[in-house]
Amino acid sequence: MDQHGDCATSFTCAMSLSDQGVSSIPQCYILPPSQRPNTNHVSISTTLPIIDLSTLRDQSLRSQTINEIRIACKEIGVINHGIDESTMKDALEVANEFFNLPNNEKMCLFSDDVHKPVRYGTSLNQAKDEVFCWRDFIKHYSHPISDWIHLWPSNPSTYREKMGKYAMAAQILQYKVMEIILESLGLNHQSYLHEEIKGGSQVVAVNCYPACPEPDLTLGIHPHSDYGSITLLLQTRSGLEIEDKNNNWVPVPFVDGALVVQLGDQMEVLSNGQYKSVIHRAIVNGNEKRFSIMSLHSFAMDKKMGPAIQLVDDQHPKCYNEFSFREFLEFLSCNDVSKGRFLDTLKLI
Ligand SMILES: O=C(O)CCC(=O)C(=O)O
Ligand SMILES: [Fe+2]
Repeated sequence: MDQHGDCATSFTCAMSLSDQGVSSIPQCYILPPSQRPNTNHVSISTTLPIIDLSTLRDQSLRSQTINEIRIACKEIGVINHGIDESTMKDALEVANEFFNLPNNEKMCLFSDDVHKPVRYGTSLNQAKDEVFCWRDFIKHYSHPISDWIHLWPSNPSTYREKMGKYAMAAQILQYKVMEIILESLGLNHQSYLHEEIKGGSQVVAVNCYPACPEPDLTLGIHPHSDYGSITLLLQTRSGLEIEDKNNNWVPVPFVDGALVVQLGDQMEVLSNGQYKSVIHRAIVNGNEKRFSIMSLHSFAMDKKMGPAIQLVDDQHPKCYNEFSFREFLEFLSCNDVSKGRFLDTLKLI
């Protein structure tokens, strides 16, 4: 028997536990009381900004919208936006079909090597964490799509087409969103956009959180921030929570047809701390399964990103060291995300 009791040996994924209809969750999923959902909910006054990016097309509204985005990024960093509805629906449908495949089929893609360009993960691959998450996922490198799509799941047969269409739409949208965020920081986005962003990395993480018999004792994903510049999130229902300035967990409302934009560590570093990456977690539901598709965007794999020189001066000394996506992966391969943030290793002040 290993340190996780019978968990790692008897069960392979949260989906199978849920499908077996277990009435209680194994010990290895149970969080200490202070880390459980709802325990630190107080009455929360934070409201999340919802910004309609279509107003950017109207010159008279543009600067007002950029200003709203600046405030949103400083406050909490969530913006809503829509991609074509059928593209989103198809991607979520094929995600559902993928997770409904028999376990042994999904396990062919299983890996706990974070450097793998395509990998299926279950609770098992969180063996570094002391407590498992109630989540199964598949992650794949997605940009440029022609380099990677042949490695993506071939079953369901429409997976590559439907998820690929969504990944490409998300890549185009992130370019637009980055343009506005850089503008809101007063940066010359042309120079950043061309090389760093167009040639950057995209990882699509498709998460499945099965219904959980004891949702108050566990989490779907432990608190963390994403390493990249921005993350676009598509979801089937609510479950995402973000930590506000007062360390309260704020549920992100589900808005049908909307996407959530979260700032990642690279944005905090690039902005020299003017914008903060969002600490978030996912809770699970007692009756309903939830899917989320995260499109994680970052600068190119080996590109070292530091604070923009325009944002560093005597009043605003450089707050962070440079880092690359590859360095983050090295960190992830030997650290437990729930124990410390990668960003903390970069702080100079
Ligand atoms: O499913 C969610 O809402 C959050 C997932 C997440 O944070 C991630 O995959 O990095
Ligand atoms: Fe995340």
